[in-house]
Amino acid sequence: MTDKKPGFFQRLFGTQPAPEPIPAPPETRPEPPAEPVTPPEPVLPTPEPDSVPEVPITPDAIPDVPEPEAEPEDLPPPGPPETTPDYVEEIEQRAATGLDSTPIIPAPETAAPQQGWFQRLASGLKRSSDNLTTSITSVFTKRKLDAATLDELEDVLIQADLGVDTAMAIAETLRRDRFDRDVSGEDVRAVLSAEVEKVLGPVARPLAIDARKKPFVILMIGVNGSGKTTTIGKLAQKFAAEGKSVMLAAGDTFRAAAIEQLQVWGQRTGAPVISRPAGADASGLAFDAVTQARAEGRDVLIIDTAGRLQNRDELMDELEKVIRVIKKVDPEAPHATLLTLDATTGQNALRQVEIFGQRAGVTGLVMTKLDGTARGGILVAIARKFGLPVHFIGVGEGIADLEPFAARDFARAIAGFERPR
Ligand SMILES: Nc1nc2c(ncn2[C@@H]2O[C@H](COP(=O)(O)OP(=O)(O)OP(=O)(O)O)[C@@H](O)[C@H]2O)c(=O)[nH]1
Repeated sequence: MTDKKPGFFQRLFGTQPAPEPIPAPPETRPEPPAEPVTPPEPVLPTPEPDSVPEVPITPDAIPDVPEPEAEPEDLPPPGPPETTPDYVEEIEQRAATGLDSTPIIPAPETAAPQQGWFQRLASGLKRSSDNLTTSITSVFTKRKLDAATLDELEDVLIQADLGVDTAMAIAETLRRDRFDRDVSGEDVRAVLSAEVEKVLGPVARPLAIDARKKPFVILMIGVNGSGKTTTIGKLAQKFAAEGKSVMLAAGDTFRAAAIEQLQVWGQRTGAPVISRPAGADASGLAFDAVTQARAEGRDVLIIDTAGRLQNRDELMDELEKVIRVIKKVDPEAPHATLLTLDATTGQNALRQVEIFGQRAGVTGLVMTKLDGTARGGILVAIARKFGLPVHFIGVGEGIADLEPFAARDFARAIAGFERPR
């Protein structure tokens, strides 16, 4: 370590100067943050409980906040929390502790980084496409297409999780165009691919980061182990590569391991991570993170949350509270609420979309682990039923194994074609 360490933002962004903090009256502008004397810890210091009254939020939003009437003389000046000078000073000092000074940890290599995306997608979807093509081939043993074959095909497609409507639509197209005529497995796969593309086309929408929102707040939600934290790491990498300044918030305060996992992704991608010790209040952490990201002028803040089953009411209540508290800092946030869906869960994913959608206002989907299942067809059933945007799909654990969702590529790959069209 050198005698004179570069400042926090220099270390974070190279020579890029720090964005202006949110404006505050000159007399209330906080002092610039001091350089840390001791080597910084990767975990942000947790505010002592008695520092919480400096945060002007309503007592029902964060349980740690005492009743306002208990110490009226200590109340912060009126105004939105993010403009409270003490609070801004506190979060800037936290930023100055230099979370990013730990060495960058290389991300796990993707299985075959030299492959193009379609090849990775096709090999990721191989189990699903093998399942479909084998079943289709076994159905089309006769030369002429007849009613019994079409019924069998419908069953096969439903068993592959594509959904009843899509299965019927594919069978109907074949009935209309090819009934009593010769038809091969290849012909059927072409119809399957076209029909899947028709369903997925309208939902394949990129995640647009509105540069006017600083930060653009992304809340990542989903059931346990669905791939939230991994997806956050992959997204942080993508945004950083686009030149965006990213901050991460370790909102899965239930598990120390989840906090550490996000910190590792933060170190890999150069994004500072806001965290509190395990067991801390998740909504309080979210409040701090949005406030700090705003004060630092960050482009993107991605907030992790604890995994929760959609049928655990009290955990869904907690998620609603996290969202309410985020809105106290920015009423428009979260600007994107992304539900991660583990493709291996099959039909249960439909229920997850429904309940998380009702409780948390899901704005888009990320389907992970398409490489680990023969049930990738579930994405088609979800798209047809809910019409929610699908922003990304994951086909592996590597940092490059997350890609914007492209309907045609997905349709071709799941139908077993080896090349994009
Ligand atoms: N094969 C494969 N594994 C993935 C993918 N995405 C995530 N994983 C793995 O799935 C496991 C769980 O991922 P996490 O990111 O920890 O999931 P989480 O939703 O944050 O988990 P909780 O914090 O327990 O709710 C990890 O081992 C990841 O490496 C993917 O697209 N493909």
